[in-house]
Amino acid sequence: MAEGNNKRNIKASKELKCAVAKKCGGCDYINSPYDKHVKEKLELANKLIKKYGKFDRIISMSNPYHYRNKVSAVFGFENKKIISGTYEKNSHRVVDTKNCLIEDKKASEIIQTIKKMCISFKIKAYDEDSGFGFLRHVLIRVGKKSGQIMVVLVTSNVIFPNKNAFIKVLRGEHPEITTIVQNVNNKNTSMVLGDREIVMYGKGYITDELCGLTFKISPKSFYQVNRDQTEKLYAQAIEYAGLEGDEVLLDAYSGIGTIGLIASKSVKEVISVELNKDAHKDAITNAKINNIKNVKFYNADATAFINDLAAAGEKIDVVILDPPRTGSTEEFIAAIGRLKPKKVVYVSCNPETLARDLESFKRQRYGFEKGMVFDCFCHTGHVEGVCLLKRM
Ligand SMILES: C[S@@+](CC[C@H](N)C(=O)[O-])C[C@H]1O[C@@H](n2cnc3c(N)ncnc32)[C@H](O)[C@@H]1O
Repeated sequence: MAEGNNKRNIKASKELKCAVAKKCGGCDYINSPYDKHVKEKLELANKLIKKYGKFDRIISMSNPYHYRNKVSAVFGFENKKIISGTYEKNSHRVVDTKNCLIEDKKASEIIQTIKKMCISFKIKAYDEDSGFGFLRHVLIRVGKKSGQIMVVLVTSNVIFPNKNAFIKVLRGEHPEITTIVQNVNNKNTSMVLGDREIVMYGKGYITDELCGLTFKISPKSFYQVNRDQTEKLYAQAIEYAGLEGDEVLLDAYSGIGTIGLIASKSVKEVISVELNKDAHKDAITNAKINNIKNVKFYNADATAFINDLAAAGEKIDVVILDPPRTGSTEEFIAAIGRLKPKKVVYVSCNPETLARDLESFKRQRYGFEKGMVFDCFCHTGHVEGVCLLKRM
């Protein structure tokens, strides 16, 4: 049975319906009862890993709407009118979305304001086919606890016409915005963000609070999109690690340092490895902000790094890995086999790659002990899973 399901709360929000769900394709489940599809998501995840173990349960949300703290809107045209929203399923046609049910409400309002401002400021939406136009995407990140809001305007060109007036009007409409960044993406690519960033207003990043710590989040750094569910997910991951105070913990695919920093008070030392430069820099700052001194950060590919650790004969007691949707690598897992940590906690946002990696772990004599699923992406087909693996 799904836990955390406050029926009264869901009834209060009336199991909201989305008119563009079919076109948009983001929320496969939005028009079916929440309690029912949450159970289905658990069943599906269990089906995928059934050769190796079983997730005990799924932790759902009492109010599964407007949880997304990161909202990315693509800008385009429809009948010569500027529109913003998401790409239609399996295409690059833009679906005009105004009141998305999973996005942060304030973020949606800001995007609508920017759309109107494009008309008054004569800003053209970028056209992928011709390469003409200026505004490609608007990315908004909201610190759900801190209340800070970052607006990233992704443009095809570095020259922002009437820049100061644009900032003034946007801030006038939304004084809650704490920083505005221009990101220049002049490449013919499906990647949202380009390399160059220009801070137009404020600090160029936001901070948010998670599990009692403060985290700096830059435009390109990974941060879980559902803050409230993430607190439960990370608490469970750390509980599975069963830390006693004298361990060396490897936090692999560590992003802005969240899991390692949260676990640092329960271990002797944390070694964190992350590939993204901006996230790595944020992680170092995050240790300073929280006055944490027993975490070492490395900016490297996790597989190359763990191979070096194994070759150097380092002693690692526990590994927590939280790889991207593509999962980890056979080589990473083989190095775990050589390092022989007592426990491995795997945080996964994709049960398919988790199942593949569980097979590699089995080859290294690590078996599935227990696991749980968290509905961090309510109404979509995605989930986060966490499981404890032990040496057999
Ligand atoms: C799912 S996120 C988890 C981040 C962090 N643990 C958290 O919860 O915020 C995966 C992270 O892995 C990083 N990453 C992707 N490929 C990597 C690699 N080959 N080596 C190290 N880190 C990688 C990404 O930049 C991202 O920060």
